[in-house]
Amino acid sequence: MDRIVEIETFSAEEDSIERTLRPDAWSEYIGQEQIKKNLSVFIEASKKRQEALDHVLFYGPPGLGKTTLALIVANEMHANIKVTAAPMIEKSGDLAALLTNLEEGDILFIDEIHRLSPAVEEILYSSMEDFRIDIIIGSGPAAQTVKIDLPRFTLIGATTRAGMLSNPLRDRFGMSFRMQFYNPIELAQIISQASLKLNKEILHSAAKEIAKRSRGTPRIALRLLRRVRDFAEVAHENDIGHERTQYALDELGINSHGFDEMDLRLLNLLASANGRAMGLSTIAAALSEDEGTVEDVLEPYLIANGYLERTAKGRKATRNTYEILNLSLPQQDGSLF
Ligand SMILES: Nc1ncnc2c1ncn2[C@@H]1O[C@H](COP(=O)(O)OP(=O)(O)OP(=O)(O)O)[C@@H](O)[C@H]1O
Repeated sequence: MDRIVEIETFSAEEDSIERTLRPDAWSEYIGQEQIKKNLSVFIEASKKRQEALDHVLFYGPPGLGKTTLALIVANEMHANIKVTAAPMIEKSGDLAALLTNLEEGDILFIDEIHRLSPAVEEILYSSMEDFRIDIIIGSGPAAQTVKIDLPRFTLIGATTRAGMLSNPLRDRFGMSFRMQFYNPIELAQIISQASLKLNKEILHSAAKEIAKRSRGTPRIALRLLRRVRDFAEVAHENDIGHERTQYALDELGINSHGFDEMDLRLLNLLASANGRAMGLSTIAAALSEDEGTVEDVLEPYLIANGYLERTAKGRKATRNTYEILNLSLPQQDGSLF
């Protein structure tokens, strides 16, 4: 079954709806106040100096608005932006083609930047630092290195895994920002703003109910909003009310903490270890998920809210985990919590 709180996979239709809901100005971009504040200063300063903005890295769990921020930065800088993702840049030549097509002040956005191959990364270093790339033409003794100067551009990188970036790459970003989960008030604002764009009125209490169950993530909030809207439309209701929302969310299997079936399976698994830590590979195998999904998608929200702890020995349930699952705390070691 598809997770309703699944963050990464989309149908083409969902993708295009998501694009229409995307804010394109600071005023519509809710939350992440510290990032907005700092970025506005740096944008203002580089506009004053008439220089390209320094390279920027956004990192944090999926669906928190990294791509949206990159597009807003481009808007604010009045710059062209080229959007790509690391898996699309397979060979050094692919990156060279992208870079040589940039113009002065352009922004290149690379999503999932931790997935670049080492050979491609190496080209990126010199282009970020010296605005120059060396391309090898031909092979064997006849091979020649050609140096190509690049226009001053800004690289915006986004990653769910800052820890997987190599140090040289990380060091070449002049600014890096860690995205935070959104609180329910911010999410309710995002939901109300999006429902206006979808031409469907939503009651404040209904927006709050969706917000509470969205794992702190705008993409999930917007996805739930669309599903709740479906329930309201089928029931011939003009507005999205509180009761219909509660009913729809229950039907979708999302509990009042925003946990879905997969979260609950993970929490139950950890609780079954009776206070001992469990390795990532064991967890992934038990859930039939890959380790990356467990680490990037499932865990961050649970950790941020105190339902899972990462230790040197592996992952552990916390006191909150037992409480939320209505289980008694493990007996054998009272000092565990
Ligand atoms: N701060 C925000 N205010 C309003 N809407 C937001 C905000 N952040 C994200 N959104 C909405 O959430 C959706 C997902 O955001 P976005 O695609 O930018 O996330 P992302 O972090 O780039 O995800 P990924 O890492 O999977 O690429 C977008 O459609 C956007 O409309």
